[in-house]
Amino acid sequence: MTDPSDGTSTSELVLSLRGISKNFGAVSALTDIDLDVHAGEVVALVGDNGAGKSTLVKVLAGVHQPSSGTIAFRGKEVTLPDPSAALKLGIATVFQDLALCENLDVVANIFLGKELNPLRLDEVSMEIKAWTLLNELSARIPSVREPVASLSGGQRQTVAIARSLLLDPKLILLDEPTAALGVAQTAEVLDLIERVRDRGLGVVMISHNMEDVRAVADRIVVLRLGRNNGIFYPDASNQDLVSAITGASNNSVSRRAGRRQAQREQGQETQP
Ligand SMILES: Nc1ncnc2c1ncn2[C@@H]1O[C@H](COP(=O)(O)OP(=O)(O)OP(=O)(O)O)[C@@H](O)[C@H]1O
Repeated sequence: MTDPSDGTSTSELVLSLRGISKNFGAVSALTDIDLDVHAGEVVALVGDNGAGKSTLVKVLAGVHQPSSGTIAFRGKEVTLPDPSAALKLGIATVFQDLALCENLDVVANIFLGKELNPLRLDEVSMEIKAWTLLNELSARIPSVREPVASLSGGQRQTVAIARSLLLDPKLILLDEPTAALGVAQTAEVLDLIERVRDRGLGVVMISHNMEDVRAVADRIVVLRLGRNNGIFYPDASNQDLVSAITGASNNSVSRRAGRRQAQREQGQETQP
């Protein structure tokens, strides 16, 4: 839900970071980061290479410990000492490598390590639960008994996202979910992200693709050199976004866009 007066969400604040910094020795990967994510909101995390996006996601996934700052989850200040603590709290992460087992089928991948009864694998119940979950997400998977090796990139991303939903998280972190996908597969994954949002989850999505970001994000948070460098809404101009990402309004990306615009205008003028 969005407050029309200032565009901010009025839903529950799932995550609230204040002043998060992370140093690796002498390298400051993150400095004083603030970030809010509401229930039912997709926040895109964008920034150039080395801006600190992956480091921030790893802090939230419990992989890295922040050097300073506070993390509040559903209104309570928390620490995330390891990935299992983050998962237990309700923060699920889908990393770029997806960590799927190629030779296992979709059901086995969804339940990997979370088998309903590890002592006596209850294949039927797990298959039904996997189907139900994929159907709720309107996912297009031909068969849950298909090995993951035979699935497309978009379908693999779908399986990885479905797996992350198994423990009923409140926040899901997606690291470049559409990287290396074709047009149709990208559209399917973006639809899936919308359905995850519709389930009331907060979604943080890292992306380098501004088209995907505009298509699905409710807010766009820009990081630059490890710092916050602006919050935008999907209707922001490309130039404003690029300036925030690169730190300059006169950069090669906007100069190129300007040249193309001028060429188009010139073409229109010369038309009879
Ligand atoms: N384990 C580490 N040890 C030392 N420095 C690190 C480590 N991880 C990240 N960094 C540094 O922190 C900074 C931020 O890196 P990070 O990978 O978070 O950026 P990013 O925005 O995700 O970049 P990309 O889009 O290229 O993935 C970089 O200067 C990087 O070299």
